[in-house]
Amino acid sequence: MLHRERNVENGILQIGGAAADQLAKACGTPLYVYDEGMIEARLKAYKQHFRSDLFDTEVLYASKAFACKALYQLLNRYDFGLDVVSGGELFLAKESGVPMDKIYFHGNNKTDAEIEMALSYGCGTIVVDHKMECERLIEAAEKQEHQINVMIRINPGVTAHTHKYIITGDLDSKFGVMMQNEEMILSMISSINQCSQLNFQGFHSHIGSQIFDLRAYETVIERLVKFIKKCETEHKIEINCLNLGGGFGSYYTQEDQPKAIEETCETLIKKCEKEIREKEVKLKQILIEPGRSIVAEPGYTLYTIGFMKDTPNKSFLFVDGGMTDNMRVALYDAKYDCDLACRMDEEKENKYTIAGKCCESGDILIERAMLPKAESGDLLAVYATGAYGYSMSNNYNRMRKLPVVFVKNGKARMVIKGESYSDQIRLETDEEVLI
Ligand SMILES: Cc1ncc(COP(=O)(O)O)c(C=O)c1O
Ligand SMILES: N[C@@H](CCCC[NH3+])C(=O)O
Repeated sequence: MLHRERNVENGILQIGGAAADQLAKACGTPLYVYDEGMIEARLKAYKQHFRSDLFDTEVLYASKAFACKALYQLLNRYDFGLDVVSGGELFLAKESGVPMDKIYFHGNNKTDAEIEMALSYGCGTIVVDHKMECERLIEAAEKQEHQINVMIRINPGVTAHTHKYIITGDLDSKFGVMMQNEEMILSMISSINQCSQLNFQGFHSHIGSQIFDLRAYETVIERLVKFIKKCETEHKIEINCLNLGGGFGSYYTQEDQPKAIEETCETLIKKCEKEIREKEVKLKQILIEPGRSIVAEPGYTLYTIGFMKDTPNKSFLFVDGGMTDNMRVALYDAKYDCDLACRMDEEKENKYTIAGKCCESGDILIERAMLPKAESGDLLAVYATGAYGYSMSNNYNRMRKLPVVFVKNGKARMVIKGESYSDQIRLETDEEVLI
């Protein structure tokens, strides 16, 4: 079992060198807090270890895990590429000064407007998800001048051991073209190559998220390199790039045993080198696109405990947020750890159920939390909420989106303001619709 050491001073949890209670006092709760130095350490680890003498490498950050200008700017400093899946993420990237050649636009149902947007922005690479999108992209590309790289998302048919909602490489996945559907893949490549504005680069695959067993990726590498060899020899198609996707597991509770970034990178690199050497393929570049493993653990959510209530089998602590700021528990039965942030030195002898304030029985954040005897007004820190917390947050019950704070060397800066009630009604209107 793996435990995480927490930084504590005088019984108070420290995040990025700042005391949790000071952060809560300055910004209010509920609040997302990121330890910026911890994000940077992860970025450095990926950059340092995902390297090879045999091929070029690129690490893309998967925006869906958490996106904001401050993070994109940090990614720019570490020379990361970016995976975006919507016009919104693409727009944010542009506004944050992300170089367009660093952007890979994914998604199974890009709208015409998003395709136009990508082309007009000069977005570096579009990852085409299926044949119909390929045809639409060609039509749009032919009407303009920009050159754009294209990759095809392949479903290699590897089922990863993770929650069924976050598997993406199984037989009936909504993502990608099945690798067995060779005829379709070849015809897509041939049509892309006939369009003078499009440059076919290679294949992308992503088999799911929160995956701990790296053998799943090794199988993907074996299958795809074999397929690439076939493309090269039998069909005389040059494949420059292979993107292995993201999905590397993160630590949430002691049940989770993620591999260190160093080990993940080294395993993937070694396997790629072996397969490329043995099969003598000409691949020039290998990419990966982690999200969660960069931002999950550096993120914390601070809540204030409000009312408390005992039922025959449970002792509830109600907090001032809930499934609106963290829907992963209701959606995937995800598990989290927590502490009373100002009572870190006390024995944890009481079992509580931490519930949010939304009008849903399923609005439970932690089913069994061991804590010191809690009181109303205590500050609760939930750990590892940095991935898919803010990005999947919502306004159910007209709850407001929370502010986000980055902390480094004891200094905090607000990078996203909390939503106000008037922000929420700003888009309401009584305009006549002309039809
Ligand atoms: C295409 C693609 N790439 C990368 C990721 C990043 O996954 P994770 O945040 O688990 O690393 C995802 C999400 O599962 C994805 O769908
Ligand atoms: N949102 C999911 C992961 C989905 C990954 C995107 N394909 C999570 O919170 O775990």
